[in-house]
This record gives sequence, C-alpha cells and structure tokens, in this order.
Amino acid sequence: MDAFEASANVPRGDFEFDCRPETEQSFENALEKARSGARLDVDDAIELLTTGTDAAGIDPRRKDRVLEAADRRRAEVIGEEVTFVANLNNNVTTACDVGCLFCNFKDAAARFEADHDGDTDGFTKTPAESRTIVEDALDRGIYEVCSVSGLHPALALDDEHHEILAGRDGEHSYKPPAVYDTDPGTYVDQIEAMNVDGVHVHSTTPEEAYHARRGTDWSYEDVFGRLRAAGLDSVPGTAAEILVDEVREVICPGKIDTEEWVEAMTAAASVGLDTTATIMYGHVENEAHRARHLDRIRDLQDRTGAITEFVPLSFVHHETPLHERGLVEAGATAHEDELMIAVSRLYLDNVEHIQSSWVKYGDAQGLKMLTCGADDFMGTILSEEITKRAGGDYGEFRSVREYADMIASIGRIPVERSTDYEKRRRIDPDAGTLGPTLGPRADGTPLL
Ligand SMILES: C[S@@+](CC[C@H](N)C(=O)[O-])C[C@H]1O[C@@H](n2cnc3c(N)ncnc32)[C@H](O)[C@@H]1O
Ligand SMILES: Nc1c(NC[C@H](O)[C@H](O)[C@H](O)CO)[nH]c(=O)[nH]c1=O
Ligand SMILES: N[C@@H](Cc1ccc(O)cc1)C(=O)O
Ligand code: SF4
Repeated sequence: MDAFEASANVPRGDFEFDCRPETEQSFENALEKARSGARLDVDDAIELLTTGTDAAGIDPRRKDRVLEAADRRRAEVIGEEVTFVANLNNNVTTACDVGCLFCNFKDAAARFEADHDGDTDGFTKTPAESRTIVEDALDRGIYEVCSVSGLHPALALDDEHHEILAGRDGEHSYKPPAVYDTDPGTYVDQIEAMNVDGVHVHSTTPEEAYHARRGTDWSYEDVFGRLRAAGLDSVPGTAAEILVDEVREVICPGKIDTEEWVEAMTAAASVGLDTTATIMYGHVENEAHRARHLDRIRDLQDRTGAITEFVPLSFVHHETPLHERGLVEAGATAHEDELMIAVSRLYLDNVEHIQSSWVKYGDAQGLKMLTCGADDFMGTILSEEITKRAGGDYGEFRSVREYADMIASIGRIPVERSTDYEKRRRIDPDAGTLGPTLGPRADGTPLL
C-alpha cells in the first residue's frame, strides 16, 4: 500500500469516467508555473490537486508547497484583510422533486399537498412570512439576505407564468398553488417581499432560474431582468456542483447540464447582476473533474467579470442518498479540502475572493483555509438548513465578536464587507462591543 493512500478519499475505479487524472505535466513544473504567476492549464491543476499523478495519495510535503504558493498569492492580491458579510439565510421552501443524490435539504413536494396525510419537518414560507423574517434580521443589522430554495411545483416567475402553466398540471413539474397547504407566491413576489429598505437580495440560482422559465420561450435574460426589477441584486452560483456532465449524470441527473448552467450565469451577468460561483466536491468525482470545473469558471469570468467570489463547498455526506446507497463512503479529507482552496486561488487568476465556508469546515479548519489561499470567511447567516439536514454540525450563526476574535487569532485584520466587497469596515478586535455597521438599519449593536 502506498504510504499516502489514506490521505485522499477520491474514488478510483468505482465509476467509468472518461475524464481521468492523467497528464503530460509533472508536479514540479506545475508548481513552478504557479509560483511564477503564469496562467495554469487543466493538466497543471490536476498535478497540484493530486500532489503529482506519479504517486497515489497526497504527499504532505508537496501539499505544503502548494498551500504556501497559494497563501503567497493571496497576500499579493488581497493583503492581510479577512472579510465577512452580516447576512441572513432565508430559504423559502424545501419542496423539490429534482432528486439530486447529494441533497437532503429537499422534501418530496407531494408531502406539502393539502390532502396529504402525515407531517413533514420541511417548510414553505409565504411572501409575508419572508418579509417578517427579513424585517427582524434588518433590525439586528444585516446587510444581505441569501435565499436559495427547492423547486416547488407551484413556484412560477410571476402571474403571467402561472397563466402559461395553468391547465398543464403534471407537465413542466407544475401544479397550481391551490393544491398546497401553503402558497409560496411567485419568484417575483418573494423577491419583492424580501427587498426591504435596500437590503441586498442575493437569490435565484441557475437551477431556480431554469424553473422560473419552464414551459415558456423566455430567455434567462428575461427572467433575471424581471427579477432585477423586483429587487434582486445578485445571484448565488450554486447548482454548479461539478461542471462536467458525466459527473452530473451520476449525482444530479435531474438538474440542468453544464452548458445551461453557464448560459444562465452569463445571462445574469449580462443584465447587470453580480454572481458568486461554487464547486461542490468530495463525492464521486476525481481531480480531473475538479480541474475542468475550475477551467469553466475561469472562462466564464473572462467573459463576464461578474463573479465576486468563488466558494468551494465540501460535500457533507452523512444523511444523503449518495452515502445511504453506498455510492460514497465519506467526503473529502482535510488534505483535499486544503488543496481545493489553494488550487482555486492559483487557478482563478481573475476571481478576487476565495471563500472559506465555516458551515462546511468548522471554525478551526475554516481558519486554516485562510492560510491556504482563502481571504473571505462567509457570513453570519443566522440560520442554516442545507448542511444541517445533510448531517453537518458546525452550527448556523457567527457573531461579529466571534468573527473578530477568530480572525485576529491568526494575525489577520477582520473586515465587515458588503456582498460586492465595495463597502468595507475594518474592525478593532479590542473594542468593547462589536456589531454590524453596513446594513441599512445597522448601528453597531451586537448581533445576538
Ligand atoms: C440545496 S441547493 C438549493 C438551491 C436550488 N435548489 C439549487 O439546487 O440550485 C443549494 C446548493 O447546496 C449545495 N448542497 C446541497 N447538499 C449538499 C451537501 N450534502 N453537501 C454540500 N453541499 C450541498 C449544492 O451545491 C446545491 O447546489
Ligand atoms: N459558503 C456558504 C454560504 N455562503 C454565502 C455567504 O454567506 C454570502 O451569502 C456570500 O458570501 C455572498 O455575499 N452560505 C451558506 O449557506 N452555506 C455555505 O456553505
Ligand atoms: N455560497 C452561495 C450560497 C450557498 C452556498 C452553500 C449552500 O449550502 C447554500 C447557499 C453563494 O454565496 O452564492
Ligand atoms: S440541490 Fe436543489 S435542486 Fe437538487 S434536490 Fe436539493 S434543493 Fe432540489
């Protein structure tokens, strides 16, 4: 057995993928290229992510050299500030029949029908409920509301979309709101409801945008244009998972394909919306898929310039169909997580910010990521359902005080930011009380 075999959980030989981690490049040449600042190619990224395809497992000394190169790049392009946003997660509904095998956030939509017997621990919020939740969080000082949801069959873009879909029950995964216990309203209603007092509304993933135009001849520009008019400010680049179709066919066969995801993101940018971008890794894919994913994101950013941050999301396996059906034993190892962050920093020379997600990594490992190439530490979020329902247990809230103490503990400078990173406030960790100051109603009162 190779000495480093336990250092990575990448499945080898279990799936018949065409895309394999094999290259014409060497680890040393790839690392030299990365250090020189030259633009990397897919083979370089594979060498760095595997710490060399010439041996199995991850070589810890080679890994440290990759992390060091990424940390140096972070220091050059960003400096010593570590940012976070005072935000709220307000997800509208867990009803979803897309059936992604990595997801335990969803509940079968049938369980929300008025004549269904039995309880669900899932939820659907009306626009009025969303508004109340955002109002309360605004009083606590948040700057942003982040809202991502299941693809509820009764969700349509607006009233016109309901008219188009009406009478076509069963088609286009549509059922009228009257079928359900709770009416989620339309996408436009929800955005309008959450758009209180100039709070930044970060919502509508490419998968949701697809749902918001199903059964019509509307373009993604039409959809994002209407949502922007309703108050949408920026778009979460989730639903990306792994942007290689042979992987999507295994983990999310019901989802839009890679081309469609790119089309939706391009359209969001073209109507003037900022976006984020993500990768969800550590399940069935290998390092060649991770590398190709980074290449799609860099190309998208070359064309749009709209991506404010890249967020590596480490797969949380415990309560998911992928794990329960025996397709995946465990998620990525800490070594793989660190290399994912580092190679994202080195590969994405056109994306300024790399986010370390404490929801996925926890506090200790999340802080370590800030020395592996990441410079952003996510947000306060106040509530979290996606990771929690998959069996993750890193909690659902961080206060400004906790952020200040954690970031200062690694010798960096805590900075509260706006979603687009344009507004920034340096925080003095020695101050007596600390609270958010950038939100429309924020006055520095601690976020409890
Ligand atoms: C739950 S979906 C909600 C929005 C919408 N339904 C969609 O798919 O775009 C948001 C994202 O959460 C991430 N996610 C879901 N389950 C996860 C898990 N078990 N571990 C890590 N990330 C997960 C995926 O990247 C997914 O695209
Ligand atoms: N990384 C995760 C996020 N990130 C979202 C951020 O909090 C924020 O909305 C973004 O930086 C835009 O400003 N949210 C989650 O719920 N879970 C994560 O793992
Ligand atoms: N990171 C996404 C939002 C998000 C990430 C992970 C989640 O599990 C849920 C939502 C964004 O900021 O655009
Ligand atoms: S990831 Fe999104 S689309 Fe897929 S099942 Fe979960 S909620 Fe539905």
